[in-house]
Amino acid sequence: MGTRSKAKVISHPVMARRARAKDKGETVDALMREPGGVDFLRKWFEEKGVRKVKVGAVDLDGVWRGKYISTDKFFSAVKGGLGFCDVVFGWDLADELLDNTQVTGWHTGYPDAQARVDVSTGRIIPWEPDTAAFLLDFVNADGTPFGPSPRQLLQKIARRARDLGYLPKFGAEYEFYIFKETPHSLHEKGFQGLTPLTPGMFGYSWLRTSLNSPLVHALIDGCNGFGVDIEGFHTETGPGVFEAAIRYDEVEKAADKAVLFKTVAKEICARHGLTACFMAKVNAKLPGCSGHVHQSLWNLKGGTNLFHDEDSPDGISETMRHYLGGQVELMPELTALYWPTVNSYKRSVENTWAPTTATWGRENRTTAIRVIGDSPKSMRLEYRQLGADMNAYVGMAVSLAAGLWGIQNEVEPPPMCSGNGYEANARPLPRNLKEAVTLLERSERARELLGDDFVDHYVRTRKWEVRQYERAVTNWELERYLELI
Ligand SMILES: NC(=O)CC[C@H](N)C(=O)O
Repeated sequence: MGTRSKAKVISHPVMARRARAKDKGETVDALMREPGGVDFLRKWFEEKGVRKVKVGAVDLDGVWRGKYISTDKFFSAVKGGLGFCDVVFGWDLADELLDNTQVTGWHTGYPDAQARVDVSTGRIIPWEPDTAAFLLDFVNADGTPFGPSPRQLLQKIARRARDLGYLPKFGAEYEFYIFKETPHSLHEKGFQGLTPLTPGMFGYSWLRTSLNSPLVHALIDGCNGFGVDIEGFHTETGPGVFEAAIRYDEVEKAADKAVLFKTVAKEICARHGLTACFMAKVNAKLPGCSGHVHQSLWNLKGGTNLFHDEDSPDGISETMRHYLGGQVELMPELTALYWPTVNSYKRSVENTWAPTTATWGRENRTTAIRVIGDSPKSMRLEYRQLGADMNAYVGMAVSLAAGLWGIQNEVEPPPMCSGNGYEANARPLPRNLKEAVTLLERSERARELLGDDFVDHYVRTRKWEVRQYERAVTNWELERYLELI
């Protein structure tokens, strides 16, 4: 347990059983009722001095929502679940109520949804040391997974991978801006004229990270202490732009770490009077922010990388080839899931290292997928379409589902793109959210792979987002028309 193992995340034989039991459909509370189930959690709380618990989940927009609960409430939630107002599936990023959802709304009275505590995700919050954090999963009244839940979508697709004999190992990396701004100053300035943490363009700057070392160390140590292992951290090109690579893990844990990374970055920055921003494109003249996801499939024991084949001339196995084939084939119609915001599409600009075409290449940063490595250990792909504004559960689940579909249907990828992917003779990616949502809504393959309940709700939320944008009068319009027209 905590003290014996080096792992920052709680670990115990019951946890391992729970992980295995997931596949058999056993519930957490059934296991927690077993002898030793809750007791070990109580002991862990005592050892760590836990006085409060924070529970949370990611909504469809990828926003982390949660609350503090008492330890008593927590133990009752572990046994019998927890009520959590289902409005988290009925409002947008700004807490505006969607008028077109079916899963919740005025027509249902916004009841409490049932949430289950995923006890295997327990971790101490390093900067709130008497508080433990746990992730929640939403369930229907009968205990089955709640269709629109992004975390459960990923669990479903990961189960599919394992049923096919594959262990997906994924790892996310994020580029993000840090501004010398607080929520108040952002609002006072109308989100204009913001001060970046560091001036000018300076990628891989030894100097800039050193000059901001209290923050940089707080971010790295905060993540590591929270079970989000940081493999690399550096400045990217752009004022105040940083990049963090999170160590790869089994896909479900990799996604948890990716969403937790974002909340750690935002929390630690806020504690330093700063704002961490994961928009895909903050400024048309400056680089966009990626949320690249490295991916490979291994055998179930995890020792053999099935993307590598030493007998193949390029080292790419048949499994990897078909996986790539599925991802490239479905890329345009699944784009609304990879690029969830109106802003995501503004990152897709030529000559910015962000993709504009449904392409793949080898060590090529102009394509949507980059194949990396050539050894049994390193062979993988980097799904570069994803931006920093991705919902990591959705991005990982959907790209995995597309790859598995490619394997099952033996889909051949288009020829590898060597050279400039922006000029490739390839299908363009959708130019905006409206176009992407139209493709997704019509995609039978998306429904088949992800389920009607998820796709239907997702499409509704994106249509709402498009409507909000279409009504907005932007700064660009004011600057262009106000005086001259
Ligand atoms: N590190 C890189 O490859 C740059 C990625 C680029 N900033 C993007 O938005 O995709």
